[in-house]
Amino acid sequence: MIQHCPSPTELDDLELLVSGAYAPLTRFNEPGSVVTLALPDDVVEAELVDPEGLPLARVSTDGALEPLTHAQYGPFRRLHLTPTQVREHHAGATFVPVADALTDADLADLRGLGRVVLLALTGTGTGSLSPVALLRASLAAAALLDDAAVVAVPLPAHGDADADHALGTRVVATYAGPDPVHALADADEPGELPEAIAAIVEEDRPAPEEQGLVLFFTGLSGSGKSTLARALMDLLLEQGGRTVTSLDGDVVRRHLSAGLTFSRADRETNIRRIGWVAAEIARHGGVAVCSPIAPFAETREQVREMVESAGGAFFLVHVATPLEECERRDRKGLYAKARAGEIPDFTGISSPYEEPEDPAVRVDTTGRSIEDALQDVLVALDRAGFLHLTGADA
Ligand SMILES: Nc1ncnc2c1ncn2[C@@H]1O[C@H](COP(=O)(O)OS(=O)(=O)O)[C@@H](OP(=O)(O)O)[C@H]1O
Ligand SMILES: Nc1ncnc2c1ncn2[C@@H]1O[C@H](COP(=O)(O)OP(=O)(O)O)[C@@H](O)[C@H]1O
Repeated sequence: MIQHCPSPTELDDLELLVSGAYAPLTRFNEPGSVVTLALPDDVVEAELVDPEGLPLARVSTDGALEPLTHAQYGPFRRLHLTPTQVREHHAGATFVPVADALTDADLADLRGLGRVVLLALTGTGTGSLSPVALLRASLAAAALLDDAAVVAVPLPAHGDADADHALGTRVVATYAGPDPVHALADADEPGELPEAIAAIVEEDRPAPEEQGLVLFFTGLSGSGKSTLARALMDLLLEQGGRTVTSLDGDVVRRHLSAGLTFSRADRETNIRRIGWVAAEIARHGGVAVCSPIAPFAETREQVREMVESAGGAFFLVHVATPLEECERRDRKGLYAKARAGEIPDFTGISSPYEEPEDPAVRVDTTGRSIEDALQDVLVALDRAGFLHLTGADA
């Protein structure tokens, strides 16, 4: 039986299916259900493992799940209770679904309800706070109430608002059993937060100037990616205040991706490796400047997702210098070799380049100085609020 690591949303769904929180639903891929699992082609049975390889459950041909092990690690794992455990510990309380940090007004609303259980909806894509910050904020809120407990419910979003609302309502009702559910009022304006909660939110949502940032230059060989990336890094280092890491295409291929070819599969692997490292840099608030060709839109999107789920911002720069100009420059003599058939799968000649449809900025360097072309990038970064750099000729 093959091992398969589900996506973060599928892992959340798996936990809720196995815990009984999705009852009466007990398996993936029931007709009409948004709780789905995509297995690799032709696979109908698999052992589902977490990202570290711990076997969580077996899924059989008919879609039935056989639980194997419960996840034991991860921050606040102790707050992940099944509905049965919640009934044992918290019967008689009022149940309150919580998707965001509680405001002063929310807390005032909850006082007087007696014992409350805050069901923190920590699933992938559900709230704007990270799961750990939502739990920290909910625990801080509980400490400000007379008698409150927090339970983590990893209810993910499935991209269908109506279905997700219906599913969420059912899950909350399953946890509450016969006890009352209290919905917090939808505020039009963001409300005032108690000091302890505001500090948690601030730490989780840094200002754009402090947020981890991945500057991703994509374009044909010879378009000017490395040149612009290097010039930008120099300005950043001159200004100081941020840690900066370069992930240049050629350099990565000499180290992290040594041995990979230019086949589609190897290029995707190369870009995902760059994305993985860049996301870790962003997670710690650093700036990663990447400059690979990255010819495939789907792989670039995967990098964006990796970076954003690590709390970073992804800023895509399309260095849109046309093929004719790149070939005219032919700084490394590679285009001549590719035309002569000496280099197979050469981007722009015998291998595709998918132009980004929605880059943060597009720069054609033809007939322009490096400083001038860089200025377009600096202006876009400034407008987005991520970096405020002044070019050498500004
Ligand atoms: N077949 C083929 N196609 C494209 N490029 C080739 C090829 N063979 C070698 N080179 C050299 O490798 C550099 C591109 O590597 P990347 O890692 O950026 O490419 S990719 O993102 O994995 O597609 C690229 O560097 P840059 O010129 O800096 O883009 C080339 O120097
Ligand atoms: N406005 C410009 N911006 C960037 N590079 C330019 C510009 N004008 C000319 N060039 C030249 O184009 C070449 C681009 O090479 P490089 O930066 O290595 O591209 P890539 O990393 O995309 O392969 C360099 O020789 C650079 O000096």
